[in-house]
Amino acid sequence: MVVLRKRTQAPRPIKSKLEEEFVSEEEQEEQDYSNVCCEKCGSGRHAAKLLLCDKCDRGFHMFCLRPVLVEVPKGQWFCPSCSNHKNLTNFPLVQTKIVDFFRIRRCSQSAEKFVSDSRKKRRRTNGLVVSKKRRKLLPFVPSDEPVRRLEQMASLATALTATGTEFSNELTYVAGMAPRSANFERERGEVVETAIVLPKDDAKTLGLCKSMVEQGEWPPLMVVFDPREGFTVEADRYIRDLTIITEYVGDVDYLRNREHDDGDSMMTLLTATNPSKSLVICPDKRSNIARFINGINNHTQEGKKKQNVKCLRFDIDGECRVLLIASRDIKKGERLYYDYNGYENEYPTEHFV
Ligand SMILES: C[S@@+](CC[C@H](N)C(=O)[O-])C[C@H]1O[C@@H](n2cnc3c(N)ncnc32)[C@H](O)[C@@H]1O
Repeated sequence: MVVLRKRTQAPRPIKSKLEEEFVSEEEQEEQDYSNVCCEKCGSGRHAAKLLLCDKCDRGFHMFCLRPVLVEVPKGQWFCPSCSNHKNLTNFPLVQTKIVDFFRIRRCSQSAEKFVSDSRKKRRRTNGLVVSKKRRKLLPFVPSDEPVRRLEQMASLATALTATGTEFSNELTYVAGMAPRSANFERERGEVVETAIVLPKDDAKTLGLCKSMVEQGEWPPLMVVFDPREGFTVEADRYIRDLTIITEYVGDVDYLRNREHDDGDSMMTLLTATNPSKSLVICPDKRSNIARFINGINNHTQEGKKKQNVKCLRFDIDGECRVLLIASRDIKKGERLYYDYNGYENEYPTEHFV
């Protein structure tokens, strides 16, 4: 793959015959490709972001591709026509064996029951005492119809299958990456942003959400495919502010092992004063719906207005974890978006829709 990085609009200087014979290989390559324009927008500007297809040699700006490509791919890259990337017209593709795909266990404790039980408890204990209320996290409320829940699960199964990812709903510690202890045995002062300890009630609510997923009581979310945004997630019923949407999961690794990774879904888990101890979540092999939730464009007011989910780090029983939580009431059919740059300003979102 050739990435045109230093192409300028200035006319090429005329070379002497002798000079022409000694054109370096690199220069030759730049000359050969100097007339390449982007197939989408027709412009040859922004050469550093103009990728050439390894099969047909046609050019494409990374930001003109749909979905936008944020990193120059390592190794070979094929344009949309050469990669045989089929638009997912029959979405979702996978409707069968959902129970096996997500390793669902059958037995039931519904979220509504949990919410009404905890409301009853609160009413009983509040009495006349006026206490300053902390706003508690809420468990997601699954859709009522089992068939609809199956469709939601099928949509996620489709997206996971299309991206070659296995379903997992927990952080995973895999041999050869960061050990579990790296996320547990953190010393004071070692971590730059200390995660807030998740209050006991909220930890219980998170536990309930996890067990609901295990039993097929699915969050009311549908993965859809958008030609401009790629896979993206929509609310499939009204979701109240402060509802737990999902935990961000995947393999935990040291950031230093992933610095040259071209994945676009890596999430910061821990930023340590000693950079060699910083951790990231990598959802490319194992993950859940979190990796399909799209980001806001941080560079426009319109983009910022779309945000309806926030991404928070918590200390839960000594382990740092990342949760995605509704940051306002979300209507049925609304797409979910959060700020990819909530903690750092590293994610290039200027070409996001
Ligand atoms: C964490 S992934 C989200 C899921 C992704 N859309 C997919 O199809 O797998 C991040 C990538 O999604 C795309 N993306 C996320 N938010 C977007 C937005 N608002 N507009 C366009 N593309 C977006 C970009 O390609 C980005 O690199």
